[in-house]
Amino acid sequence: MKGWQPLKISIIGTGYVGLVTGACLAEIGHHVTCVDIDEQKVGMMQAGHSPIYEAGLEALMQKNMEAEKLSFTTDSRGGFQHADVIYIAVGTPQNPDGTTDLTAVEVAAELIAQHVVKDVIVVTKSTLPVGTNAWVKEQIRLNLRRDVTVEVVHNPEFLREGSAVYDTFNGDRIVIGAESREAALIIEKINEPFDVPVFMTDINNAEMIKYASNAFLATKISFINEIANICEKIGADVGEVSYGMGLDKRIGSHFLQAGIGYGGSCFPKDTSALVHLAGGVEHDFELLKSVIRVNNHQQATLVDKAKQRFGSLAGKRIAILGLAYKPNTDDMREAASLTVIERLVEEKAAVIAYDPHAIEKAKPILPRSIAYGGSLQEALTEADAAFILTEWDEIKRFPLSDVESLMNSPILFDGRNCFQLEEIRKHNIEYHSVGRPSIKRAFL
Ligand SMILES: NC(=O)c1ccc[n+]([C@@H]2O[C@H](COP(=O)([O-])OP(=O)(O)OC[C@H]3O[C@@H](n4cnc5c(N)ncnc54)[C@H](O)[C@@H]3O)[C@@H](O)[C@H]2O)c1
Ligand SMILES: O=c1ccn([C@@H]2O[C@H](COP(=O)(O)OP(=O)(O)O[C@H]3O[C@H](CO)[C@@H](O)[C@H](O)[C@H]3O)[C@@H](O)[C@H]2O)c(=O)[nH]1
Repeated sequence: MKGWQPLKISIIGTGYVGLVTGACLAEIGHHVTCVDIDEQKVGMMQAGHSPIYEAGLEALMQKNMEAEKLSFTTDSRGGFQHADVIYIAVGTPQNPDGTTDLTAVEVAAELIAQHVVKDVIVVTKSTLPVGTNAWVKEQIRLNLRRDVTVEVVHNPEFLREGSAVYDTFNGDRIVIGAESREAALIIEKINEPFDVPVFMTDINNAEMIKYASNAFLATKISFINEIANICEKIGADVGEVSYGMGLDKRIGSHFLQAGIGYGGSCFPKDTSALVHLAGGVEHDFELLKSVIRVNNHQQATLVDKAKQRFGSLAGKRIAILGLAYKPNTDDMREAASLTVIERLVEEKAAVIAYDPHAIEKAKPILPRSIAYGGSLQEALTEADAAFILTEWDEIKRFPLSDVESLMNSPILFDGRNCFQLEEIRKHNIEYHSVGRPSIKRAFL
């Protein structure tokens, strides 16, 4: 790493992306100040605790805080004063009409303009619709208080929740979109110790790469879910089908796991934003609209199966196993469990939910009428049926003999295909999964 130097970096927005980026940039040697408006969150981080459940993150924070390379503040003035580079990692959620809410980005741009005292590069990590970076640059320019130069570079983030720290050190690529080659080279240099391949391009392309990547991954998932729905009707097994497909390197085995559809803070909002972006230039993105429709339908299939099985779900005690939108995170944004539980409550089922890490984040957004189990055992005890919604290891490893003995009637609706059919057949368990033949028993 000839000529490599640590820089003073500030990050505005310390959520999943900002905090992980901050901790990882500190780990490779930079001096990082994280700025967030959420006082409670900042207080927690100052005490060395991560506000999110993310493997390895808290240890990385503590190590770099002790080495005085990582700090947290709510004070943007002090936070930006010495920065060579400022990363914007605030949220860009979905507006009710499906477009992107850029309020937090606008505020971040204004704060930067107010407080910078020297030339600085602003790196946008937030996912931003095409054209937004030019607008960010203009917002900063219009509000600048001092005679300084601000370059804007787009560096979209590709980490996955649950493996965010690992992904930062082992990413497939770092995309750098910039007008200024000099600024792009500085951002490349910052990231050099990660030893991840860098692709440099212009800002529009970088913005589009992020949306196109998420849309493509979402398309793979909806595609395999449609194949799964057909498999169910013809008696085929989607697990075998996707494995056989994935052996073809042109197809690849990733993102071919059938289930109850994709959730999370990115795929739903980013697919919707891309449909709107296309609409804005009079392109009807029919394929992506179908991907979204298929996904919405997929989240409902498990409840439909249960209704078919029981006739009525009223008064049935139903255990929900897994609430987070995917394992190894406590993130509940757009989790399939929200849709499934809402339907079950409408059907007047008595719901008892368990998740190893997401219960605290789930409670404020789930219906008040549902109960929570302190363990898998507690949730399963006396249940008439159980829905598996997140493939946590704890759930996959739970002994099926205990499922059999704890439940009132051991009927599983597995939205994540956690078990091999042969394993289930060794037990007196009725099993309905996605895209695979059901295993029926006679309990009722
Ligand atoms: N979560 C992911 O896995 C992921 C991955 C890739 C890209 N992204 C993108 O990265 C961006 C951030 O996503 P996230 O999931 O980390 O969001 P998040 O909601 O977890 O965090 C955003 C943070 O920004 C803070 N914030 C908002 N306004 C602020 C302001 N004016 N000043 C300081 N702090 C402010 C909030 O308090 C919050 O802590 C989004 O654009 C998202 O699409 C997310
Ligand atoms: O074969 C699969 C793979 C995933 N999923 C579901 O898809 C969703 C998203 O999963 P994943 O992509 O692993 O998690 P995210 O953390 O949402 O990461 C995605 O969204 C991020 C935010 O933009 C990007 O940075 C990542 O590259 C992109 O993978 C989850 O509900 C999964 O259960 C499936 O149903 N089948």
